[in-house]
Amino acid sequence: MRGVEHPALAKARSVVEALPWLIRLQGELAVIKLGGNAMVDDALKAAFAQDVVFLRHAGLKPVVVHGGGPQISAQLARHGLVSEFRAGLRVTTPEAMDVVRMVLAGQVQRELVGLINRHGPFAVGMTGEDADTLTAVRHLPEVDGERVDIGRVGEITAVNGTLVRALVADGRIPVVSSIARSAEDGEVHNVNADTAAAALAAALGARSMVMLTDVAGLSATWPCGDDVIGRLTASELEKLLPELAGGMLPKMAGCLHAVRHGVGSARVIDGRIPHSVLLEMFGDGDIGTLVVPDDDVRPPVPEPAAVWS
Ligand SMILES: Nc1ncnc2c1ncn2[C@@H]1O[C@H](COP(=O)(O)OP(=O)(O)O)[C@@H](O)[C@H]1O
Ligand SMILES: CC(=O)N[C@@H](CCC(=O)OP(=O)(O)O)C(=O)O
Repeated sequence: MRGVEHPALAKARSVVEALPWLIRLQGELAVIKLGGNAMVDDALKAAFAQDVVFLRHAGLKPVVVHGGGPQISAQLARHGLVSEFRAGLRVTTPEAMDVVRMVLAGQVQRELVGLINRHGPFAVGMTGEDADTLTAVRHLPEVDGERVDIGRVGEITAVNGTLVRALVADGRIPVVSSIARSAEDGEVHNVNADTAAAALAAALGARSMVMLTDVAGLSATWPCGDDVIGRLTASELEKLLPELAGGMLPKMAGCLHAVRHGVGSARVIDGRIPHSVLLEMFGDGDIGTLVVPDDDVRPPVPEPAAVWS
């Protein structure tokens, strides 16, 4: 291009390079799940909040769902309660549920709301209990071929997106804690945050779902290697799912649920990278593990060079 070089031109160039993505993503709803393991560093959390507010100003509609597994475990330990997991889910006694609710809704969610609202009055904290957003029944996972009772752990049976949609329509950023009210006994239940994010993304008809965690993505050779699978179709993931374990199981099951229920794409990314959300949204697609529907036919984003001319 002809013209006079200016010292700040590089800045303008990087903004303009985002233009094709901004056009494509305009007005689209994105569910962003922040895992408790990616929330251990204050600077990373602050960068996450900036990213979410940036997306909101750029015309996207971000909805945040957060986890807090390590934070819950730490608080339970302070109460002298041990953390036990079965089938990747926390065994949740009524006593533990009080702690889960206090940590998720009273601590982790409040902190995220505060960080986002440093940049404007956007974030509104809520839990799945509010306006019956998430309804569940008691989840009885199968362990060694038998159904086991792990207490107040919910399996989502219904999602009412009315409140989240109203907040988004008002320009707000909902920050949702993964707690559901039980359809059986009216008590609150603990829901895995990946599962909650996926159910919400599907019910809201989100364009995309992004999950931030503490690894680079899904590894095919875990725990021996950390080679990341870049892209999977829903069918490919379905075949792989029985081999997965630990925290990656609800994450990938959530991705599969989302893309099988209308979400355009789901991606697990490394939340330890500062501004990983912006890298995911405006990058060249080589971050983390992307899950797409079997019939993914999205047009490629135009080359940035084609715009900068
Ligand atoms: N195949 C796999 N690839 C990558 N990570 C895996 C895999 N299987 C299990 N994991 C574990 O899953 C963890 C992420 O899940 P989790 O601890 O629940 O995080 P979060 O708090 O972000 O939800 C990783 O830290 C890793 O230890
Ligand atoms: C039932 C169940 O296991 N619930 C989770 C909820 C928090 C969560 O999922 O947090 P992460 O996203 O950080 O893992 C728990 O109690 O740890």
